[in-house]
Amino acid sequence: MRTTEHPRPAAPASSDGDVLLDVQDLAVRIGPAEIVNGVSFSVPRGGTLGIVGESGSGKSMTVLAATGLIGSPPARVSGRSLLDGQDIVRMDPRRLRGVHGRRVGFVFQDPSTSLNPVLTVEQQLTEAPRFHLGLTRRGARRRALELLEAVGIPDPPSRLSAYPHQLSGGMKQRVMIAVALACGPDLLVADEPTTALDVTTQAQILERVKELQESRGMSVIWISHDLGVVSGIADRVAVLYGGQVVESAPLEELFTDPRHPYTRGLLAARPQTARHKGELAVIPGSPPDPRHLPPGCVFWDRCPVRGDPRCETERPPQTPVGPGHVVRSFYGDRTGGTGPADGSGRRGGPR
Ligand SMILES: Nc1ncnc2c1ncn2[C@@H]1O[C@H](COP(=O)(O)OP(=O)(O)OP(=O)(O)O)[C@@H](O)[C@H]1O
Repeated sequence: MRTTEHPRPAAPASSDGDVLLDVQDLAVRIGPAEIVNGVSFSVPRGGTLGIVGESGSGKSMTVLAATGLIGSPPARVSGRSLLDGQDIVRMDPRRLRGVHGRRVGFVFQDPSTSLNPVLTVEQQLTEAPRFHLGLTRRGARRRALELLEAVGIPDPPSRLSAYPHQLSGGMKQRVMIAVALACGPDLLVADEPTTALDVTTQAQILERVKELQESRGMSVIWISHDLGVVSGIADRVAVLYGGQVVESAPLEELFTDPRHPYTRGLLAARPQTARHKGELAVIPGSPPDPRHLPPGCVFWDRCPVRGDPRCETERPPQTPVGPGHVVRSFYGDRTGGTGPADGSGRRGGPR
C-alpha cells in the first residue's frame, strides 16, 4: 500500500518470539451467562488468526473482550489480553481510546456499526488521522485518496464526497476497511465483514486485505462461521465452541489432521466436501446456551463419538497434540475417536 505517512516495513510472519497480541484465559460473564470461558490464543506480528465457529459460539464476544470493547460492568471480563505486553483488559479508558483509534482497526459485518450515514467518505476517512496522527486537512485528504485506491475503489476522488447510502455493499465494506486502516493499525480485526457479499466481491476483498497485510506487516484477526473463507486468509485457526477454543492449529494442519469432533463436523459440513461426497453433512443440534453450560465437555450433547464417562462430567483440558496444535476433547487423538487425547488409555465406544 502506498501511503505518505508512517510507512511500515514488512514484518516477518509468525514466530514464537514475535507475538503482537497474547490472550490468556479470557472470560466474559454477563449475569448468569458464561459467554467466553478461558480462551487463550496469540496473534503473531504480521500473521493472521482465523476464528471460526457457528453462530452463538462466542466469536464476537471473545474478540470484543480481547480488544477492550466490552464494558465491564455490565459484563465481567477477566484474564489478560496483552498487546505488545500491555494488558488491554485492565487499561484505563483514556489509553484504550488511543489503542482503538490508532493501533487496532475494526471492520464489522454491518456497515451501519462502522460508517456514519450523515458523514461523507472523506470526513470518515480523515477524522482519525487528523486526531491521532496530527495530519493537516490536505495531508489527511491525500492519505484518504491513497487508502481508497489501496482497498480497490475505482476513481477515488469522485468517491470522497459520497455518503454511505450512495455506495454498493461491496464498496461500503471497502470503505470500512479503508477507515480501519486509516491510522496504520498494527492489528486489523475483521468480524465477518464479507458474509453479506457475493462470492466474487468476497474473494476480491480477501485478496486485497492479504496484499495490504503483506505490504504493511499488519496482523489480522479474521472471524467467520465459514472455514472456507478463513482458509483463504489465515495462517492459523482457532475453532470456538461454547465460548471455548476447542481446537487451534496451523491452517494446513487443521484441514489435514483435525482432532476435535466439532472441527471434523465443520469440515464435513463445508459445501465443497458435501459436493464431493454428494450429500451435505450437518452437525445435528445447536450450540449450548451460555446460561446453562454442561458441566463436562461443551460439545457433549452433539458429539458423535462421546462415550468416555468424563465427557459428561469433566471439562476436557487443553491438550497439545502437535507443534502449535491444541485440542479440548477426550477424543482428540489421531485416530478419530477411538481413545482419549490425554493418553490415559481410557476409552469409550463411538456412538
Ligand atoms: N449482551 C448480552 N447478554 C447476554 N448474552 C449475550 C449478550 N451478547 C451476546 N450474548 C450471547 O453470547 C453468546 C455468544 O455471542 P457472540 O455474538 O459472541 O457469538 P458469535 O459466535 O459471534 O455469533 P454470530 O456469528 O452470530 O455473531 C450467544 O449465545 C449470545 O446469545
